[in-house]
Amino acid sequence: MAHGRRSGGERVLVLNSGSSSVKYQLLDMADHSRLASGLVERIGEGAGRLAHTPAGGERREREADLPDHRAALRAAAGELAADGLGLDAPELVAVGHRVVHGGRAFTEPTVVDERVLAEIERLVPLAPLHNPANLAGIRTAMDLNPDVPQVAVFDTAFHTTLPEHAARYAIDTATADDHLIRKYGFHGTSHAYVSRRTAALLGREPAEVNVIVLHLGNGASASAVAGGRCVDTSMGLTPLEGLVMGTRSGDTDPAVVFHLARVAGMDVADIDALLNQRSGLVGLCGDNDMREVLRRRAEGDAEAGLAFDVYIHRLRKYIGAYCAVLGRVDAVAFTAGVGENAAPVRAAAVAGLEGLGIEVDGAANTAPGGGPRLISPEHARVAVAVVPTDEELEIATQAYALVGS
Ligand SMILES: Nc1ncnc2c1ncn2[C@@H]1O[C@H](COP(=O)(O)OP(=O)(O)O)[C@@H](O)[C@H]1O
Ligand SMILES: CC(=O)OP(=O)(O)O
Ligand SMILES: [Mg+2]
Repeated sequence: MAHGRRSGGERVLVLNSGSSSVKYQLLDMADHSRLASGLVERIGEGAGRLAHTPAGGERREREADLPDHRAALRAAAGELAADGLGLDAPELVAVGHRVVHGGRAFTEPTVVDERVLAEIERLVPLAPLHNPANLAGIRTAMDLNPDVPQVAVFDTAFHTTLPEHAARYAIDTATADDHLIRKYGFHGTSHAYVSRRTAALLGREPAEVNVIVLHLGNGASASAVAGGRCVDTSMGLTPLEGLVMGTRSGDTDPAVVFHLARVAGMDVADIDALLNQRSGLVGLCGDNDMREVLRRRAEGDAEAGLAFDVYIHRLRKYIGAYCAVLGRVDAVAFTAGVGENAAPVRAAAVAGLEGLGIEVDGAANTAPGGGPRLISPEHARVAVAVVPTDEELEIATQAYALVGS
């Protein structure tokens, strides 16, 4: 039974495969409307869960046996088919995949073939949590419909414009070259989309404005975008560097690793798990969800208060650093789950930065609102904005530009 509207227009399915979840959206490219969206969670963890929402229809939730990504994607495809939106529909012109690590090989969205699959596979050691899931998503979608083009859209692509002095770590050149060690940066689809939307909010062309984008989700990263080109970003070789995140430490002294190995007897896998999964907000206070951190802090919980302070101090340092990198800043844009929703984080991050021309208006910052909006006072030199990200729309748009009619 088909729900909602049906158009004869061309559709793109977007898959964002994470380590234990798959998010998907089916978009009508004629008007960018959402035909269906869903989330498959707890893949490989016993009782999996699937939530599917067709446009104009009821959200459907169910438990499912999801031993791996293949099973997850098949379950999602089944839900789409039940709405008459299956992967075999002739309207489907592309499947767009978020691929986290594209190394230096991929600077543009790319139609997937065997060579591309092999290159994404080769980059697995640089994104061990993300790239294998992305590959599984691509392979399963190929099985489900071998005739529709699969387009990989890389998180790293927007950052390939980084100048060498920002991308290089100051380590032995031969070692760095042999092992592909440099700053790649991530969340590029979001940084690209949000920097463009911020320019539009200011009524200007992307080429005319310098923007600091703060993507604060579970993973978090900052970028400095000069005239539409990314010139610095906080994530590095992997998505571990930079800001304090839900479960990741962000910047630490690299000697922490040697120290833990020598003194605590931890091996590489232990330290990797510590810094990626048991650090950040969860490491500091036991909660990785900023909503919980804010609630506990408001009740006077000291651990949550310190976790918040560490998170904010790091964020404020990156804002200051990117002011220096850009020289002139036109806008600071907050985005993703925390950036779009947590007014206290936004207020604290820019508190004391009036000297840099950066401040928020208390009422504008806390006013409810969904779309892109300014939260700085009229007189401020730098526009501060909340600009909701839409990685799925950006991926669909890029995939469609490549293969749509
Ligand atoms: N109202 C809110 N206040 C504070 N934080 C929020 C709010 N809503 C969502 N978040 C935060 O956003 C995070 C998820 O952000 P999101 O961009 O969806 O992440 P991801 O795409 O990496 O899963 C959650 O961990 C939560 O901490
Ligand atoms: C690259 C990255 O950190 O992605 P996410 O925020 O989805 O974990
Ligand atoms: Mg995200």
